[in-house]
Amino acid sequence: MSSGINSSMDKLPKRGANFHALTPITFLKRAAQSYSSRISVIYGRTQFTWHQTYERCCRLASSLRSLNIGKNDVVSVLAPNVPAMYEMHFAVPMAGAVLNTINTRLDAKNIATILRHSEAKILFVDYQFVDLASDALQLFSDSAKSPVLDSSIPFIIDIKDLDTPKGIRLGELEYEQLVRNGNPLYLPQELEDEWDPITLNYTSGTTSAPKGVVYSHRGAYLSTLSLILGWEMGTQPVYLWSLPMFHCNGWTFTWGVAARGGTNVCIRNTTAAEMYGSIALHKVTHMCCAPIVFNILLQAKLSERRRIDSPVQILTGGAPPPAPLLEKIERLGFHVVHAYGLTEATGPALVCEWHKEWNKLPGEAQAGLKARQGISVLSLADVDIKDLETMKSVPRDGKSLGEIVLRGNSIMKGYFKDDEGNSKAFKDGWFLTGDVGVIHPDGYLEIKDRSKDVIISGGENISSVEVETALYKHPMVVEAAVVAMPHLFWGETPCAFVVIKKNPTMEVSEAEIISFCRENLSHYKVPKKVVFLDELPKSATNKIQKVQLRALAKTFAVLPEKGSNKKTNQVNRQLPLYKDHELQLHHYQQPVLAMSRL
Ligand SMILES: Nc1ncnc2c1ncn2[C@@H]1O[C@H](COP(=O)(O)OP(=O)(O)OP(=O)(O)O)[C@@H](O)[C@H]1O
Repeated sequence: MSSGINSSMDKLPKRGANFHALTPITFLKRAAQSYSSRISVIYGRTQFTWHQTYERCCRLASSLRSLNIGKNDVVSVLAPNVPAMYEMHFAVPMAGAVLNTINTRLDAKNIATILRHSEAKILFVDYQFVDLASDALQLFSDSAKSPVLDSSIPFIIDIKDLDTPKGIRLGELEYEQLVRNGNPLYLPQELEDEWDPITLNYTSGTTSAPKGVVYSHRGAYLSTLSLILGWEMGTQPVYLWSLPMFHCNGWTFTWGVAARGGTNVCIRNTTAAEMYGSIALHKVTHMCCAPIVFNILLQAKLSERRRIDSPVQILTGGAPPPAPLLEKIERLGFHVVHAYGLTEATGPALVCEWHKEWNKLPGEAQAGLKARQGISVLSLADVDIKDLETMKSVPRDGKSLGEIVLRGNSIMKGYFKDDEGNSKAFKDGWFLTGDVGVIHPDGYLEIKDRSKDVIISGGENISSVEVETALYKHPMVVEAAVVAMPHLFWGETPCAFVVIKKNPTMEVSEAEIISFCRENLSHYKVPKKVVFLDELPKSATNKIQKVQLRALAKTFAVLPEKGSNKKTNQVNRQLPLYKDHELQLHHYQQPVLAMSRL
């Protein structure tokens, strides 16, 4: 009898009516139908409705098809957060192709490498990046002449500024020309399989050479939905593009804002003036950014500041947001939700979902809870912290360290043309993040470090994040980064790099910072050296480049010292220029016996 029921159950087939390939392209069509006359995109004096955005995307997709772009072809773009960049998130996959958004802060050599590796057929270039693109193309064509690297140069299409069309021409065609000449009634290519690629995003290159991460339509669709839910984004948000769209497709909100019938406020630069100005003018409700952007908002001149009348929701991630910084930014009228993610997980993978009862806690305790990375987004099937040797889960005690591992539908398809990278990243049905963390008894995860950033001092692991959090509590510290400094006795010891407030009437010395840390940290975690810098070196995705700081720390004294009492320690305000990935990472992990510490 049960077999009869089973076969009747099995007889129900997938049909066109009940089984459709999952793709975020459907969000755009829906927005065009249901929010047709609502403003979709604002950029300076330019505004479009969802009906217009849809039509512009259809036109662009049809023009791409007439340029012979189709399935699996890579279309690259070098542009800031302008309307063209937004539209391409739909138009390129609507032509069946794969969008590759290139980080505009990369140098020409890195861009040439990406163009070659991705085998891009077309490169769209915003007028602001014409010089950078031509340098990259020059390097590309020099290397293309080599018999080993036989690849053809991508076809160039210019993007002029919509408000003030100007600039030198690099390509033969221009973006608006493609939009104008395209077919407004174009029907998107039927998606054969939701597992087909939609975008190719290169990682930030913080720890190693950038890797090409491929997302599927299915993964992008599910991630978008789960982030909308995880952040509790309601309908018709006014979303400020303070996060680069080239970073994991704007953590999927390129597609997410369409799914909510929202308005995209595009800005070219994330300056305090542009952000506060847009917030006030357009009544922004949501924005995403790395924690470093908090400093831009906090350090804004009085003339740039605007009153925040109703709370602006910020989703932050990409680097650990120190609890003291969270407290400060919330006092300005922003409401922060903290997420953790990586390119390979289609952006955020954990969100620090808030429990109502935490509202009763004092501000500092709330900020401490919010600084934890959180629980998995809904598109993931599981998340855990494991000892990678045994693949056993660590106890949920908030203390035992292990590597954060993820599995689920928002994990990338894999690294493009990188079998070795894929075999290292996936193990026993898990994706290995390379981040070290703990899991608390309530199931919330907290990152303690990147595995490469952990400082091993006298056999003890020191979390650089913990030391940085202590530094951020100092009222004069604006930015802080802690790395391992070689030490003859302890193997490694923390070395702090800090940026302090510009205040001619107040000075702070290395000795003061060290003694402040001694009041807030176990003594073995206290930095042995504090270096004051004008700014910290940042990567193209605005992450602090610890690889450069580590190289600098290597040059410091290795003798155990008693701590300097010099008034200031203004060493090397100009950092040596290291090219990405040219540095040998070295971990000085000599076995050192556990010894009683200071
Ligand atoms: N909320 C967060 N708290 C702490 N760290 C975070 C957070 N969000 C992201 N990160 C860090 O950022 C990393 C992901 O960054 P991304 O994908 O941009 O590339 P990358 O890892 O910096 O570069 P590469 O892989 O090329 O070295 C995570 O693995 C983690 O170390």
